[in-house]
Amino acid sequence: MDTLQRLEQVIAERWNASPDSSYVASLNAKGIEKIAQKLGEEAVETVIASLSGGREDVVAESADLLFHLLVLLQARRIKLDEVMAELDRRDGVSGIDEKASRSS
Ligand SMILES: N=c1c2ncn([C@@H]3O[C@H](COP(=O)(O)OP(=O)(O)OP(=O)(O)O)[C@@H](O)[C@H]3O)c2ncn1[C@@H]1O[C@H](COP(=O)(O)O)[C@@H](O)[C@H]1O
Repeated sequence: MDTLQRLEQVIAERWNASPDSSYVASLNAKGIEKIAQKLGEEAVETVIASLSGGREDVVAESADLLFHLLVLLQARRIKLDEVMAELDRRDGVSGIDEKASRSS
């Protein structure tokens, strides 16, 4: 099991824990709007780090971003496997070709 799959499992296990003792449970208690907002904030912080931070900042913000994405997927009951399958489906399809096929 890789790191993201392990983290997905931990998030699912913590989902209904006490919000006082679990950050994951506290996000669940706050609802999808708060979770989506946190994901947006972490995305912006990753962008800022990439432009003006050091390598360690980019790594730390990227970890926050991936963690909050997994929380959002849990909130929508979407398995990481589904996202991975979508990426696998795109394997070998150039982004340039895919974009061209959309505009024609
Ligand atoms: N990977 C993480 C992880 N990454 C980031 N964070 C938390 O995400 C939060 C984001 O930081 P911010 O400063 O933006 O948050 P904040 O200011 O506290 O939040 P707001 O008041 O703005 O909502 C921090 O509280 C971090 O501790 C994480 N919290 C938990 N995990 C994993 O989730 C597991 C379960 O955690 P609990 O649910 O807390 O037991 C842990 O064992 C870890 O493996």
